Amino acid sequence: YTIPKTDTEHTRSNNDAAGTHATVLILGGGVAGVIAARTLHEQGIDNFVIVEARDELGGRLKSTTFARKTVELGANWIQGTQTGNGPKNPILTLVEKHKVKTAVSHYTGSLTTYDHTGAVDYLDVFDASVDAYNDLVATAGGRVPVNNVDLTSQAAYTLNGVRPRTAHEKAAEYYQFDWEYAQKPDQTSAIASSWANNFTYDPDQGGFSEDNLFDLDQRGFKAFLQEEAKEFLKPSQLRLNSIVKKVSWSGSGVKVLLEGGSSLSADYALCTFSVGVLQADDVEFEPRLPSYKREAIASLPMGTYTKIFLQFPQKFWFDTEFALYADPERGRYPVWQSLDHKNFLPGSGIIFVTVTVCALISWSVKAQFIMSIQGDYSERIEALPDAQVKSEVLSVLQAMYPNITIPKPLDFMFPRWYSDPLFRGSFSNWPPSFVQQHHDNLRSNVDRLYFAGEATSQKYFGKYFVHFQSRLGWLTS
Ligand SMILES: Cc1cc2nc3c(=O)[nH]c(=O)nc-3n(C[C@H](O)[C@H](O)[C@H](O)COP(=O)(O)OP(=O)(O)OC[C@H]3O[C@@H](n4cnc5c(N)ncnc54)[C@H](O)[C@@H]3O)c2cc1C
Repeated sequence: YTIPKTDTEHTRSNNDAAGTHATVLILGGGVAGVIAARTLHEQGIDNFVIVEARDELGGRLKSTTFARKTVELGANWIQGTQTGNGPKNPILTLVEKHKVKTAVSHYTGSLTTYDHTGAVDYLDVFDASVDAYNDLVATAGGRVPVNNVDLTSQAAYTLNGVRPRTAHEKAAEYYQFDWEYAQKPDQTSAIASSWANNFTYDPDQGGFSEDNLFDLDQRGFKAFLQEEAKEFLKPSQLRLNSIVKKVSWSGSGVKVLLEGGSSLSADYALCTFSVGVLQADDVEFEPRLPSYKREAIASLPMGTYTKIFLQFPQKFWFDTEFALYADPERGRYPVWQSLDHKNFLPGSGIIFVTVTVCALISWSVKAQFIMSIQGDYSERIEALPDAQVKSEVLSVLQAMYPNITIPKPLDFMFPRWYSDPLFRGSFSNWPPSFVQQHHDNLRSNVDRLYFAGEATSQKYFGKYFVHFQSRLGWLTS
């Protein structure tokens, strides 16, 4: 389709109480939505409206104030920067342009290791897990040119002779894998994991660089997006606090019904909601999306990646950037990160631990939590009261430091991404059963309704949708 550059005969004022008509409605004001709007603007199409449920732009770039500091509940890292004159991560371009404060983050080079007996040095096991993941990428990547079918990442590990058995080996594997993909190796495509790694980190394969930058900006990481939006977005092109309930689509246009009863219409719409939102049927489509589209949506799961923040009166923990805790139960409060570190927020007293998935929850506190017997640690803790999660987290810290009495935290907090109807998880993760045709169908438009967002990127799924511009080029061409 060619989008007309001038308003159509349907155009009404944006203040029309009965509803508004735009050339394009952009559903969702996260990275994909804002960069879509910028791209339309650059193409000379300004009769668009971003429709966003929250009270600000940013989506999963979501920050909050904790212990008088701004911390990120969602995205925190620029993964891959630039090597020489090679491709530059477009997020980095925006971060530099808007002077967003970051610090280099050493994923593998600044780590202290623990288990349930306290500090134990198993960095050799950790280093072996780094090599094992690199081997997995090579094994999976080698299958593509010879047209071999996809495998689970678990199968690729096994074929390479990697079979973590001890708690240390399992924790080290978790750090390499689950902490990145928010799901386990047996839930994740080996080939897609290899793409994601290469297009991000390997300059020889079209990626940016091996470096990671951690956002420290007290405006919040979202500042790069909000500042960018200020350069081109007019107030009439943005509807915040507007929850989309229903999208009616056809070959002649799209109509959107908002919570509260008002409606908007457009010649085209671009839906950037997370695949978790689409799966949850939080938004009704009329007519129902075609079965091939529903199958594609249903086939790409969202992982959940939960950061649990604690503030203590003073720092008593490791001086490295990260710590890895190996519990007998894989995935139980494993990756710790110190913000009270000379390179980050010194003196803040803040530490956080991240959970994603676990193999098996071997206990249940009360009958209502038995639902969590198998599966995702993040989803499990979302169903628990804060006080219980806090007590579990403190018991892990006590195991890591058996010779001191862990002080009472001054503050404690974690977000519930999985339960949030605007996200339903943190980011998509590609299973081996998600074949290329599913991906094409997930990206494809139905009549005048188009789709974008991190899940629709083959190269960067689960990360910022930096690939968006070329997709929109296709839409506008
Ligand atoms: C905990 C966490 C950690 C992450 N860490 C990183 C990281 O370090 N590095 C990295 O590259 N990526 C990271 N990501 C992923 C990255 O944040 C996302 O891939 C990216 O922000 C997604 O942008 P998007 O525009 O596709 O979707 P979103 O940001 O989800 O935008 C969609 C928008 O639609 C809105 N919306 C949803 N439903 C409705 C409705 N019914 N009506 C109106 N509006 C609606 C939402 O409010 C949202 O603003 C992380 C994500 C999370 C959650």
